[in-house]
Amino acid sequence: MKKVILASASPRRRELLEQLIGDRFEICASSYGEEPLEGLSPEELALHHSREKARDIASRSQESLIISADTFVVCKGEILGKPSSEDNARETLGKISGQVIEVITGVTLLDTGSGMEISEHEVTRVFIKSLSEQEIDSYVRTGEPFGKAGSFAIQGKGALFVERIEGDYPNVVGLPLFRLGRMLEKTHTDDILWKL
Ligand SMILES: Cc1cn([C@H]2C[C@H](O)[C@@H](COP(=O)(O)OP(=O)(O)OP(=O)(O)O)O2)c(=O)[nH]c1=O
Repeated sequence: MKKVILASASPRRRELLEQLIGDRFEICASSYGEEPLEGLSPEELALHHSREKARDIASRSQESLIISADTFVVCKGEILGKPSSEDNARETLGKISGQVIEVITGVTLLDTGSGMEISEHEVTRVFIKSLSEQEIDSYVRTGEPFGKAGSFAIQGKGALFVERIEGDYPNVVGLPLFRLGRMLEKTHTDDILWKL
């Protein structure tokens, strides 16, 4: 079976991929820096970043199927990534308070053997309740916002802030499993799902 590499340092992505293929993959974190780029829509940016993460790993890997992703939050047209400091996390949580935000993940599949590369994106709408300053302060003190796009984690205490979602749940956590499955089918690489 083809070697599978998850091009990610995210423990959430590792757990989500494990849900589909157990431990039959390697992890290789990309060193690609996710800089904001002028002139790209949020969807295009998510695709671009995920593609660059996959290509970075492809450039130093033997024959393998590389899976990469990039997730961020869009709130009133503004792209919100991972917080850079406690103040920044507080500011971000203030922005998303009481808003319907979009969590966008770009996913890339790259087969270094055949040269096949596809990228797709998934959007989930997340309804955030109004947050008091005290809630924001207490939440930031838990440390949970760090390393999370939009400064919250739906799979953690951040669930207390999410009234409901419209769309795919794993997408919010960092890897849209349904879409990934369809991408594997489409590219005839879905044998990795069923060969035990
Ligand atoms: C909105 C949200 C994001 N996140 C996480 C998923 C991603 O790990 C992170 C977004 O950052 P990313 O830059 O997409 O990923 P990463 O830096 O963690 O890992 P890598 O680039 O190596 O793949 O936010 C949650 O865990 N829960 C949430 O509810």
